[in-house]
Amino acid sequence: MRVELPAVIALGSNLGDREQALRDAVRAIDELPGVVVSAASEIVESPALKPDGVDESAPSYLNAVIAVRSAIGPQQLLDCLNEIEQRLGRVRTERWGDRTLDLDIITAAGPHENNDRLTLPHPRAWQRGFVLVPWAQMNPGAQLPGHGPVADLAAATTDVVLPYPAAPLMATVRSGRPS
Ligand SMILES: Nc1ncnc2c1ncn2[C@@H]1O[C@H](COP(=O)(O)OP(=O)(O)OP(=O)(O)O)[C@@H](O)[C@H]1O
Ligand SMILES: Nc1nc2c(c(=O)[nH]1)N=C(CO)CN2
Repeated sequence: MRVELPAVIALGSNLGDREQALRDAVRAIDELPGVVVSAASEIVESPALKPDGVDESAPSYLNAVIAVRSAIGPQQLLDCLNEIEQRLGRVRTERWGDRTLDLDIITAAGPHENNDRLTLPHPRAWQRGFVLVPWAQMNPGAQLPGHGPVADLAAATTDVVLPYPAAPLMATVRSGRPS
């Protein structure tokens, strides 16, 4: 199988064992047929953003970004990510509500139509420090189509995004993959 379509996926968790949820998700994505995780950002921590603004009373999020190369197109990739969210115990209640795991596609190559089920690039990525900061750290040369260099967007954000000391996410997949 040819594994060549690049995509960037954002991961978030603000309930339960947040770090383990991110690690389980990265491993599950790497185990998808035809999908290989090629890079991962450091884990960052940020206060929960709700539709009315930052909610300091809600549990804070751990976030990270990964790069994958995929033999499947964007819509099929999203279906797989939704299945992983369900399998790893996501409970979906309110919009932008607390969750054990959230997986969003930020950019993805390959044919697709923009609609409610899948919009690319992710329409809110450009204004989210918890996406931009780890993405720029993972790939300082990254571009967000329509918005420019991710490093510039990350440098301009006023969002609070803090380093979270943890072992590299890539260790989670490398250890499980035959050499
Ligand atoms: N690029 C995308 N990545 C993930 N989901 C998307 C994307 N574009 C559209 N969607 C759709 O958005 C719907 C709502 O997703 P979800 O409940 O995860 O939203 P959210 O994470 O609360 O908010 P946000 O989309 O602002 O991050 C999903 O059913 C999915 O089909
Ligand atoms: N800090 C932070 N806030 C959020 C996040 C997230 O991943 N991190 N995801 C949301 C819906 O996708 C809503 N708010």
